[in-house]
Amino acid sequence: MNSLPVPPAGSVAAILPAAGQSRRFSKAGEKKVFARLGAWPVWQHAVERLRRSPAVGPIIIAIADEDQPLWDLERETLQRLGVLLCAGGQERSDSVREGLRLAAESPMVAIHDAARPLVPDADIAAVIAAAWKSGAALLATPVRGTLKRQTPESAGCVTVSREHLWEALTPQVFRTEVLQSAYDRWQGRPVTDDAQLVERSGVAVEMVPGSAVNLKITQPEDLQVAAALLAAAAV
Ligand SMILES: Nc1ccn([C@@H]2O[C@H](COP(=O)(O)OP(=O)(O)OP(=O)(O)O)[C@@H](O)[C@H]2O)c(=O)n1
Ligand SMILES: C[C@](O)(CO)[C@H](O)COP(=O)(O)O
Repeated sequence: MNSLPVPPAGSVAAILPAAGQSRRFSKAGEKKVFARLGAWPVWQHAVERLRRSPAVGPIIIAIADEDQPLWDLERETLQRLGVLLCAGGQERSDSVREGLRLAAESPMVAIHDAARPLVPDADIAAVIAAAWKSGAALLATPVRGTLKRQTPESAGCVTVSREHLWEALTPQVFRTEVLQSAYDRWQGRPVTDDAQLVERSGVAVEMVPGSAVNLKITQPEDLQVAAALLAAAAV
């Protein structure tokens, strides 16, 4: 097997946005990153996997102000894992931008949703290696089903070609100056991932095929799927 180019140990700062409101997950305000998945909360699975990568150095979690008491309860685990906390922001991108302030000394940054607990170690290694070579890379998985678009003004729906369509995953990994430059140019126009911001700055972002087990806990049933995958030791 070809060996992947490996960046120097500890050269990648991992930033995990974890400051969301979990509106699609719970109407009662339960935050999905603290939902129990097997022996750990969701956020800890994501961090433990990143910590297993020799390339990962600093780990920064962007948190919601109202969640500080919950993070205080995780103090010992955060210390063991060498995690720094920073304040998140209104949008996911605001949270990532806050995390970047603590990552400036690292040559590379990996942005990974704290709500993606089951990212395979091999996928982390592959996307870091790709970004080490190209400067910008993200994990993505091919769209599997048939896509339909439904608009309020039309009855029924319209089929959208899935040709060349992939679903973006995380980590999304960049040379730090590439992502920082993209954020410096950001005028606040909404984006839903960091690769979109880098694309807008004119930098090509390489797509690395990733596993669909790297699902994002978004709705309650996603946690059930993740628990089944974990129980089957499929991840
Ligand atoms: N202002 C925000 C919004 C989102 N996130 C984080 O970005 C990741 C992906 O966001 P998403 O799945 O959309 O989480 P929520 O915004 O909490 O979901 P919802 O839209 O259902 O409220 C999550 O780990 C979330 O905590 C963040 O750090 N800061
Ligand atoms: C970053 C991401 O997980 C890639 O698919 C996704 O864009 C996050 O979107 P969300 O609406 O913040 O969950």
